[in-house]
Amino acid sequence: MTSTDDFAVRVQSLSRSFRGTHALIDVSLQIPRGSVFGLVGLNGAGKTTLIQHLIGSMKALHGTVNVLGQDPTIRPEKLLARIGYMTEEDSLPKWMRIRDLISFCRTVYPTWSDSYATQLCDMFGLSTTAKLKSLSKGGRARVALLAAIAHRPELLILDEPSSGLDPIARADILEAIIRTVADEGRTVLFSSHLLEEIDRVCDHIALLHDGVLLESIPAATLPERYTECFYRTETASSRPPEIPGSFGGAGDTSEWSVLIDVENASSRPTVPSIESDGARWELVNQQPATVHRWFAGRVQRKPATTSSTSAEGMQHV
Ligand SMILES: Nc1ncnc2c1ncn2[C@@H]1O[C@H](COP(=O)(O)OP(=O)(O)OP(=O)(O)O)[C@@H](O)[C@H]1O
Repeated sequence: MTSTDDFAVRVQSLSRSFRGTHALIDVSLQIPRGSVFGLVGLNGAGKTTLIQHLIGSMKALHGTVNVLGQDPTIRPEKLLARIGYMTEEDSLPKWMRIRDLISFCRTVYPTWSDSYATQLCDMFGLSTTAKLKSLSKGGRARVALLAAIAHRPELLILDEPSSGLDPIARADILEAIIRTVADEGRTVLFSSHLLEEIDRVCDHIALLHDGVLLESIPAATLPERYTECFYRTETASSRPPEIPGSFGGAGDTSEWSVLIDVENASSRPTVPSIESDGARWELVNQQPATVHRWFAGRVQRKPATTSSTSAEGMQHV
């Protein structure tokens, strides 16, 4: 196997602007084959723009994009036959019945499997005679998922697939699908606001922020790499203690936590007590960073105190 074969997706120095808005800035990333790759970022981070380049809807004007060994904009039909794609947009033709859509997909995808489609209909509780317009949003999302995977794509791209699905569908169906695809050695790119889902199913996480790829990291190494350190001071402070290499300060007055990259030896919290801004700070606790805390720290957002677990309202744990 050549090194090119090790990656389903290679993006090199990709930039994209829309009339002055920098949607992607010099993004380079590689998605290993067989991985479940999570793409996270706040609204407007550039996730969809990146995905549009991968499926050939947008041509790379600056930088290069290679998907399953080819430029997605050259012979796109060849590539699209090998990809499954599902977006949050409810774009299925509503006048069709499910069986019509299945017939259509059969003509488009040489590897379409009727038996797998039937199996998925049973699993999703879908009747093939049902008209798409008669289904709920969640029902149509299930049909979209079926249409994206029944040809057993080499690369499954899910752009915010959860928005139309209820919690049971999200937890059971989506997770089962993603794991099945990955277990078959296929690759999944999963873009979501729901960090909890990303954390549960992805083995690699990439964070886009304001068009910049801030980090791309194997999920298992994240808690080993980042430690959340909690500091306390007797003197009220409007900011966290200044520790070289730390980031993502969260807290108020006398208690703050910061994230430390433990791979950066100079920032390792070896001392239980430090002096900063004329105040003495005691290290009162430290723990591996959660995905939520890492995300909040990276995008410099103060973690919310609500129970929401989306990227817009992260829990401080
Ligand atoms: N066709 C377009 N014309 C103008 N601006 C665009 C266009 N497409 C995207 N943008 C802008 O580019 C930036 C990135 O948008 P994009 O949709 O890629 O982000 P996203 O991470 O997918 O956001 P969300 O999570 O809200 O879907 C945003 O500022 C958006 O307004």
